[in-house]
Amino acid sequence: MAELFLASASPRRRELLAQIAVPCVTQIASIDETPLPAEPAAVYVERLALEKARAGLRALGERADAVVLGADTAVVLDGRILGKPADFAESREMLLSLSGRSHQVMTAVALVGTGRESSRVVTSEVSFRTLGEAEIEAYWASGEPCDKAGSYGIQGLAAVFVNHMQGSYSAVVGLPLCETAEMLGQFGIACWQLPAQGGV
Ligand SMILES: Cc1cn([C@H]2C[C@H](O)[C@@H](COP(=O)(O)OP(=O)(O)OP(=O)(O)O)O2)c(=O)[nH]c1=O
Repeated sequence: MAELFLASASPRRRELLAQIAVPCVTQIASIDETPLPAEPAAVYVERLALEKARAGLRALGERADAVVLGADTAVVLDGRILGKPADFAESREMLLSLSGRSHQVMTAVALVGTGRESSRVVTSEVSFRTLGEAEIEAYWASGEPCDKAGSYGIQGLAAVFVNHMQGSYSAVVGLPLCETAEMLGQFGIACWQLPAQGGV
């Protein structure tokens, strides 16, 4: 029976797996998250998800019964990757650039076991209403944006910024649950309703 390890420090990803009744153990291994020159956003998030999962498996000593899940989320505006804001100035700049228009959120999920890898990228479209300077300031003061790609959390206070979204809500929060459940099943890890289809 395969055991699932989560190569993520994100509390959102742990909560999302718990939401579909998938038990996991955290196994974080840090990697360099710098984009390669001219690397397209979808390629970047998939590479990072795979690298996080591979680093997690290495840290486990390549345990034969281990499956490691890595994920990465980026907010993408006109092809430009918006990561986490370093400070208020960067957060303000990001939110003003997202104000009154739509952007993509790309989340990659990767599963890595010994001799086996699988990954997928899910892209969602999110639209923001026009944002005001005062609320951007108040939002930063709330502490919510600092550890989130694009400087917002759709699941939190920033819900009031979103006037439309198309795609996978759970992917925007950090993990596309429909796709993740299917991939886990293929690696021998069942969620609440799917029988596992195979082992590692
Ligand atoms: C757009 C958006 C992002 N996010 C979060 C999800 C991710 O945690 C974070 C993007 O950063 P990531 O680098 O994908 O993840 P992380 O550093 O938090 O965790 P780890 O690399 O250890 O797995 O932004 C939200 O919580 N809500 C949102 O609406």
